[in-house]
Amino acid sequence: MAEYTRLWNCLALIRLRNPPVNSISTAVLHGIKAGLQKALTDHTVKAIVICGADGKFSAGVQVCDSSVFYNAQCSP
Ligand SMILES: CCC/C=C/C(=O)SCCNC(=O)CCNC(=O)[C@H](O)C(C)(C)COP(=O)([O-])OP(=O)([O-])OC[C@H]1O[C@@H](n2cnc3c(N)ncnc32)[C@H](O)[C@@H]1OP(=O)([O-])[O-]
Repeated sequence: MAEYTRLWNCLALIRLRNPPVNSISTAVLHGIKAGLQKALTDHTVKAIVICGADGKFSAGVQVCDSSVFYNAQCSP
């Protein structure tokens, strides 16, 4: 999943959370998209920070989740 948090001032945070290495699954991809949509509809947000939970950013695409390739390439 990806958690959206409205931070102080003009910042929004999207935190990737998919243990153990915050890989990008279809669910994480949808969470990122939902977070970006929230940030874009909040006109006070001027910058979006994307980070990973538990001190790691991300190991990239989640191996064994072939649908993530389709979603990454085909979703608007
Ligand atoms: C269209 C999209 C194009 C995308 C392109 C890309 O993403 S390019 C980038 C492509 N990505 C890469 O090239 C990164 C490949 N991964 C790495 O280089 C290393 O695993 C590491 C540096 C992230 C962590 O090293 P470390 O020595 O600290 O730990 P460790 O190695 O022992 O792994 C711990 C656990 O994590 C698991 N796991 C790891 N990666 C993935 C994953 N992607 N997915 C799922 N799981 C993953 C691993 O199986 C293991 O699980 P277990 O056995 O405990 O159940």
